[in-house]
Amino acid sequence: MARQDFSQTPGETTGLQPQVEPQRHVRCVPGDVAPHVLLPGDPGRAQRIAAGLPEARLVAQNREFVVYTGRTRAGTPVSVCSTGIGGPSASIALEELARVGGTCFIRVGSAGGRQPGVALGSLVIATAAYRADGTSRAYVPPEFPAVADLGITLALARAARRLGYAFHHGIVFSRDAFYRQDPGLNRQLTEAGVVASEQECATLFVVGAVRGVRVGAILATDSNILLERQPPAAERERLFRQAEAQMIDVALAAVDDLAQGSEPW
Ligand SMILES: O=P(O)(O)O[C@H]1O[C@H](CO)[C@@H](O)[C@H]1O
Ligand SMILES: O=c1cc[nH]c(=O)[nH]1
Repeated sequence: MARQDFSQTPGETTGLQPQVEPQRHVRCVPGDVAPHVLLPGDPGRAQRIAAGLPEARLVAQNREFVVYTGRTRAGTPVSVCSTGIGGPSASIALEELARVGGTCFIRVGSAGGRQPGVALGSLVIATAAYRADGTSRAYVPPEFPAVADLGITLALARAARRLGYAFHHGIVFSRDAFYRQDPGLNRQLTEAGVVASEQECATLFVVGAVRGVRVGAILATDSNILLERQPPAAERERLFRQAEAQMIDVALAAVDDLAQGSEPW
């Protein structure tokens, strides 16, 4: 983008102080981003979300980071930024968006069900994450819990209920290596009640805690390794797209509630 000037763009920094230069990766400046931000991993999902937002404009696009800002149908300013796959890029997005004004973040991701009762196309509200990511360990020791913001989690649950969408809730398994399965760990986590598996919640929850911004998450399932009958690809896609649309509805309704100060405290 024309605004980018690498000679002025800082490299690694540790503070949260506002900067006039565009952020190195998301390429946003203060004013580009609303306080409430949806965080899909997939840039295509960012585009699909923006397509449903009145007055949405493409703010920046660089690498996996595609940023839109618009309003919900109820008029709440909201931004959307894709984080790419995995903790490293998710941490970069969260760090840089927080520096330019994001304060309340909702991951809207895809996931695989990890309980037999989590059908394809289910909604899962993540209350916490098992930290099998590498990035969060760069921030705090592994004993530190990766926990979703309580107010965001309650707002997501209330919004899903109000919209009439069933949902699961619980701990999710955030892991780095998509194609590497550990059957022993999988069994242990399923027995411990882990609901779904994905790749960014642990990083986002921990970085949110360290940087003092709020992070919650809602996921739509596109698979479940525990199902005896795996539906054909077209059916999986249909079920996921339906759940994805519901997930976006829920997240935007939660943004409206949060912006109106819906918390009981
Ligand atoms: O659909 P998104 O939000 O990218 O989330 C999931 O999909 C990707 C893997 O296919 C990982 O990023 C995982 O967390
Ligand atoms: O990590 C992921 C994301 C989506 N679906 C999965 O099965 N796993």
